[in-house]
Amino acid sequence: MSAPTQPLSRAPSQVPSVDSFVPLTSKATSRHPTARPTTTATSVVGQDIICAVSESRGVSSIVGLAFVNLATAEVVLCQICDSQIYEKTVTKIGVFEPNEILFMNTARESKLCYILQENLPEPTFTFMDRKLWSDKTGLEYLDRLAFRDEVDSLKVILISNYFTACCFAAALKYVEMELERAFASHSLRIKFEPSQGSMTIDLATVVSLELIQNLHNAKSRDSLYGLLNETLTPMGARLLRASLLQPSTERVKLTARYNAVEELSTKEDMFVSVRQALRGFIDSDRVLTSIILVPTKQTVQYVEQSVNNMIMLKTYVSSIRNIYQALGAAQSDLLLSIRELCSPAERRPVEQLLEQTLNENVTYQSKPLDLRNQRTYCVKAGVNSLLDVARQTYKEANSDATELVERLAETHDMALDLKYDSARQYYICIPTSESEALPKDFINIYRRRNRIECQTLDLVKLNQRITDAHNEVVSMSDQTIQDLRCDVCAVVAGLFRVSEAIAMLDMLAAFAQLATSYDYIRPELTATLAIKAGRHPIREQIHSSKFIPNDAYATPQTRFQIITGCNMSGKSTYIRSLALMTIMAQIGCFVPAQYASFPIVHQLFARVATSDDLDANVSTFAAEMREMAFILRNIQPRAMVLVDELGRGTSTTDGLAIAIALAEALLASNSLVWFATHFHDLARIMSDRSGVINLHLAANIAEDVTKMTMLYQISEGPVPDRRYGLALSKLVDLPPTVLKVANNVSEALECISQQRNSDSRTVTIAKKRKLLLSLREQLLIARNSTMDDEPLRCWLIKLQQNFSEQMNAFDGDWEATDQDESQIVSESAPLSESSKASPGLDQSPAKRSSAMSKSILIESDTEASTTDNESVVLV
Ligand SMILES: Nc1ncnc2c1ncn2[C@@H]1O[C@H](COP(=O)(O)OP(=O)(O)OP(=O)(O)O)[C@@H](O)[C@H]1O
Repeated sequence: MSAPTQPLSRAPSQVPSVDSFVPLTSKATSRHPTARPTTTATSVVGQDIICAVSESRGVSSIVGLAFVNLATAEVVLCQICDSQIYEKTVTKIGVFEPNEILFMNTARESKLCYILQENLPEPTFTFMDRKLWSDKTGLEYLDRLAFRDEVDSLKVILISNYFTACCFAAALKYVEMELERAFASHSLRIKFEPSQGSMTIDLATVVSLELIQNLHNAKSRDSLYGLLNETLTPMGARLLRASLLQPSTERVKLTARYNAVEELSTKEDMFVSVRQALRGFIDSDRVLTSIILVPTKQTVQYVEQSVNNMIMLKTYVSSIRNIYQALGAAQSDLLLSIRELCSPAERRPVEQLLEQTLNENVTYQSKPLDLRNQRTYCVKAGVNSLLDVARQTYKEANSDATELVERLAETHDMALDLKYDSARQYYICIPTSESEALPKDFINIYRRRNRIECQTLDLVKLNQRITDAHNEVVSMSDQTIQDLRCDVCAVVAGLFRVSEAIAMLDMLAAFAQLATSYDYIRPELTATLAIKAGRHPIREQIHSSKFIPNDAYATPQTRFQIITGCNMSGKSTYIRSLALMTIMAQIGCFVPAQYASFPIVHQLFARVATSDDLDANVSTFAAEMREMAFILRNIQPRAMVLVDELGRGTSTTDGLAIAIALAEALLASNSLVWFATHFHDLARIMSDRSGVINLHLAANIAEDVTKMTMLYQISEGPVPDRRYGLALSKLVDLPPTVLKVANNVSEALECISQQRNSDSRTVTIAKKRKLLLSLREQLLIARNSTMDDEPLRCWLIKLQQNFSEQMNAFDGDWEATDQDESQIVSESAPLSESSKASPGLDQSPAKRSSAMSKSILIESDTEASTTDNESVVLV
């Protein structure tokens, strides 16, 4: 292995250069022994644990973590969307108690590194070359080290959690190069642990449900974020985005948000003044971050920026006052606590610091000349006598520029205007009507459509004088500003908290705005999902009054809902609306319905067909299976799963078989599942399982199948008319002969199907099913029994014989019906030889069930395999 380009450097756990900066998270909360996970080997105290940390650039903080336990060969990965004070990250690392924390060397001075050093003094902090944090290397390690059967599903996770992948690479590189140890191939236990207190939504679900962006048009507002983003501040918008990606699972938090939204949407005066106070709020997170992050090399630009930062800070602090006043009538706990954070007592320390140093009238300005003036007069008069002299020079040079242009206008008898931009500084602007004979002393001439811009040599010289004077003022202000910056750092934790409170208020006010504009209602949090007249929040905007609301009801007894219906009948819209409403409820927003109650969902998975499934190298089927494998591997209790059109990428028989097997596995997970499908046999077969119900989206199909009307109404039972495909194809231009053959085949198959359901065969199927279920139960008992080997073997053989005999007896009259079926189909339309010879269909049902019963005995190790076989027999 090649050596790193730069040596690894180890730093003592010392406070970095941001002096007098207080820890933002109290040690008491960050170290919480009771929060220690008991499920992973890393929870054992005194282990050799390495933790790699990396975070996204910019203001919103996504933190990747990788914990490598060298004693148990276990890796725990996670990615956290955290606040500006990194509470979740500190807690998470504190829970694992690593001996060593790895950081990129470029992040040595970052706020995150500083906070971790302050809050976690024990571990050694080691800084590694940026190049060692490569997501590609992370994936290579995964390929090489993860258990073979876990590689694919973990890959899906790592691809959608970039920062975690980088950390994983860095931690393992460190183990290899510094500790000179290597794991054997496919030996590493790797777990992905979602952050606590929030619903886990994987990236594929975020994309397919269009939570943040529309699938077809990235600029469109037709996404959940686009719809809900009525925020007025950058902090509020960021909080909304982060909340949508990690909705809360904490009931108390959500109830507090509902109370606040309710209050804001009913007290109109307060709502109006809150929105007024939020308008024009500057990006406080950005300002505070640039105050506490100091570059190692100080340039003139940095000095200038420091002054700007202080002006922005002053503007931010004075805006907080308006929020406090606007919330004067607040009564709900959350609004009261936001008001409390904005109270004069909380603001006073920072206000005092700013008052002592800055001019009273100084405020942030967006126009470059105004901002330069504010910068020049930022520090109070009398703080430094030389500063006052430099300011006088600045003032005089500015007056000289104005006088110069007035003189020029008089001399040349022209209308001249003095303008300013940051590149040229002062320049002269002349209307085109006056431009016929430009005086010779005008230089740097630019012709625009309706004006001419130029300068004179004297003006250029004056610009230089003004710049020199301004730079002098700024550099003389610098020491005062840096002293102030250090003092502000000491109280910055409070300011970050206020910033977060304002972001929350902004998001809540946006929810209140939505509740009033679109008639949303306050949801309840119970154990049951019950929705009356629910709407798809985005679709209802597009269809306006034509959107048909629908009800939903799901309890553990009706947890697996199979939705059938014609093409375009609204199946996808229905199941997606349930997921979107659940997310809305779990971010504290009201929902589009007449009544809604939700159980708190901890994981949301959507396997929804999109046109993008066919990407470069992955077939639709492979993509479907990969996504389903991911869901099944990660699903835990209290999950919500949406599956739409599974199994469409392969043959009908295989698709149905796989759909049934996956449906069984999902049913066994005890999660809430909505399974939209065109496989009617799936609905039939699954219908007698406990916890399953059949629903369909109603449509009116004319008697002669020439007209279809979608009702978009959810109704009980599987879809009654199976020939909607034919009805739809009549509406397009298919040749009449093709339609005729299709019609004949359809009628014949329908006839068989009806016979099947009404004749004794249905009864036989029910009996076989019962037999299988009892076999399964007996096998499970056998597996857990303490019987000796020999008696167990005898007992199993007897069980097998009994089962095969009974199965064969049931299968006696199947063959005749099968022959009838194939005869009718071949009479209606010629079938190809290949389709007759499809695998698995060449055996008689008796042989098939007998073989299957044997495989049940062989594969009865796991409950899932038994369940799958059971389904296949029933097919
Ligand atoms: N409740 C509703 N009210 C009004 N229009 C609706 C409703 N539900 C769906 N639609 C409209 O019907 C069309 C089809 O909806 P959707 O894609 O959900 O149907 P589908 O049954 O999933 O179709 P397919 O089976 O072909 O995938 C969409 O344009 C959608 O906007």
